[in-house]
Amino acid sequence: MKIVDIREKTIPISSPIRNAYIDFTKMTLSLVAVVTDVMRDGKPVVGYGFNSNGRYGQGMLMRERFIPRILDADPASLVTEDGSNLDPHKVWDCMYTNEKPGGHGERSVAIGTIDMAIWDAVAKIENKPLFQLLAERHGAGAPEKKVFVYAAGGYYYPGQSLSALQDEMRSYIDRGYTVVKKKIGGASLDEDLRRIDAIMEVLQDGQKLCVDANGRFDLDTSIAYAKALREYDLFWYEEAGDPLDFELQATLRSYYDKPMATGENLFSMQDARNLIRYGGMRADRDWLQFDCALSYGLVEYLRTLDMLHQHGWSRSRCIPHGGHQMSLNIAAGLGLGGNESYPDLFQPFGGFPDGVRVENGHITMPDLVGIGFEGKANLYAEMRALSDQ
Ligand SMILES: O=C([O-])CC(=O)C(=O)O
Ligand SMILES: [Mg+2]
Repeated sequence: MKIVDIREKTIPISSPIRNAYIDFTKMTLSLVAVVTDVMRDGKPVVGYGFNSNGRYGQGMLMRERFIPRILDADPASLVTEDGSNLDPHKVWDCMYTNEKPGGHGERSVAIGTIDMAIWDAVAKIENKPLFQLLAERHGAGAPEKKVFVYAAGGYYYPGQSLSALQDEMRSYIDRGYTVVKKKIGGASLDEDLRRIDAIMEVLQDGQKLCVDANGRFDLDTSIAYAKALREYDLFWYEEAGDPLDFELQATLRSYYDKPMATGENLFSMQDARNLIRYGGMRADRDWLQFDCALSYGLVEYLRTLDMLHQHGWSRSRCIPHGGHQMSLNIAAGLGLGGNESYPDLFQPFGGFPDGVRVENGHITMPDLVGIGFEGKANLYAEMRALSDQ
């Protein structure tokens, strides 16, 4: 078998929201279709991928380097021993040819997006859900189809009142979520605390709030927030300082003994390893948010999981950033602690297959072949528009 074409397109996912660092008025992502010569029901098997919000489309890098490397390679060098399917590790090695180490940034997004499409194709060719394939190849054998999900929102909207923020959070709770997230650091500490207090009024027993500073704070500000936030029973305090400021993260634990989370802006196993080595993260309570779609894909994420294991971390401490179905499959197949979800944002790319409901903070994976994109009508319409053109 072989790959016959790889198509990509940059698609806007703009909205008027902002976090402590950026607004999303010009946000885009890359959508990718990997077309194979394997036929199913009279049609070629196509794998799809896209990158999560926050890092923009990466079409230029794909067009100039990664897609030509794959299409120019000997097809036999990209497939399994028996030639019946793609080997994602071989495709990854091909994409990474002549790339120097370090400086992990935009190219990790380009490769991660193509890697997602490769895994979708691989599972489709095996005629299985990706979570099933992952459980068999790299997990416990059987998947855990129930996955914890939390509702990410609470962005700063122009002119949003406290009661509108409460309504937003109530709507997530009404849809079955038990953990919700809001942004901090885009307003003064006093105003952020008023926003947190307003949400606390809405939450009942067993329901919790995460707060996310998006890497905005210097050390003093992160400590000032830590002192204020430790008076609450938060689910986590996320990305207080710059993603690569491991000393800040390590210092913060002296001021905040409750759960913290970070890692969504670390884009390689090596960067993740530095967080684990030097960031003072605690394996008994903290959360790791590495997002494969931004960080060289699942091939690299498997290396990150191995690294975590070597450092005594359980996979169940990982709740990836990004709210996409790829990480849902990884969570179900490899036993992660759950996945992010953006119930109302970044559509149609966020969310679950149609008909999947959140119950008591969990969803149950449907038995869809591949990643499951075909089960989400508005998303699949975008994908078909790319692969059928
Ligand atoms: O606002 C963003 O860039 C997304 C984010 O941090 C998250 O989902 O945790
Ligand atoms: Mg975040």
